[in-house]
Amino acid sequence: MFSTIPDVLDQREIEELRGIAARAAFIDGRASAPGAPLKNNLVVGDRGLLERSAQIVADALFRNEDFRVLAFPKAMMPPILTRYGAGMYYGTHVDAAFMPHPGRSLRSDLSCTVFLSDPADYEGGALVVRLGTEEVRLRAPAGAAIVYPSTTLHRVEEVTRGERLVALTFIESRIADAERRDLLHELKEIGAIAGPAMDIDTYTRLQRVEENLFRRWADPD
Ligand SMILES: O=C(O)CCC(=O)C(=O)O
Ligand SMILES: [Fe+2]
Repeated sequence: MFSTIPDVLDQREIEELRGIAARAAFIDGRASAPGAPLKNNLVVGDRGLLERSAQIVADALFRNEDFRVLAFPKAMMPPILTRYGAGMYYGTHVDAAFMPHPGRSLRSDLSCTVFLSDPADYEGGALVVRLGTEEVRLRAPAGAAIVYPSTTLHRVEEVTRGERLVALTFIESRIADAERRDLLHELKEIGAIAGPAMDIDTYTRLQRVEENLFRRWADPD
């Protein structure tokens, strides 16, 4: 449902992305979401730097095994390097169902925030996701990613001190149904944890269940 994946970016990548942010010109974040009056943040405006930063973050997510068995990614929006300075926030909203993507539009199943700032670098700025009558407040260390359902209402609280530097992306999953995705993720995790202790026949039977559910539920790449 909500997952924090640690160490998606290594230290070298964090440094490179911080370096890009330091050199880049930032523009009003509303440029990427026209008609979003609730959006008050800044995105990298320089095309070359935006592409380079997107490449680093997308590669890091795709190579991460925890991310792959959680999201079963089919397609990803280019991650957008985004800065929330003091006074900036993103009001309560739901992410658009479909987003422009080369060739065809991408259905956003999962939303993802990759952190380049450490929580100590800023105050406020929590990602707050609504869950029924409750709210889940999320923060994570530099290098970590938070993945949450695009279907939820969510917001980013005002940053009251410092700077919250993040990369934001949206993922279309090979498994459209969130419940099925969650069940397969659980099965894969259990297999990873308990697999080494199983006898080979039991382990092979578990794999059969995994593969056949995947066959029934997942879209091809
Ligand atoms: O900054 C964040 O963590 C989330 C931003 C967001 O909700 C969005 O870009 O749609
Ligand atoms: Fe959002």
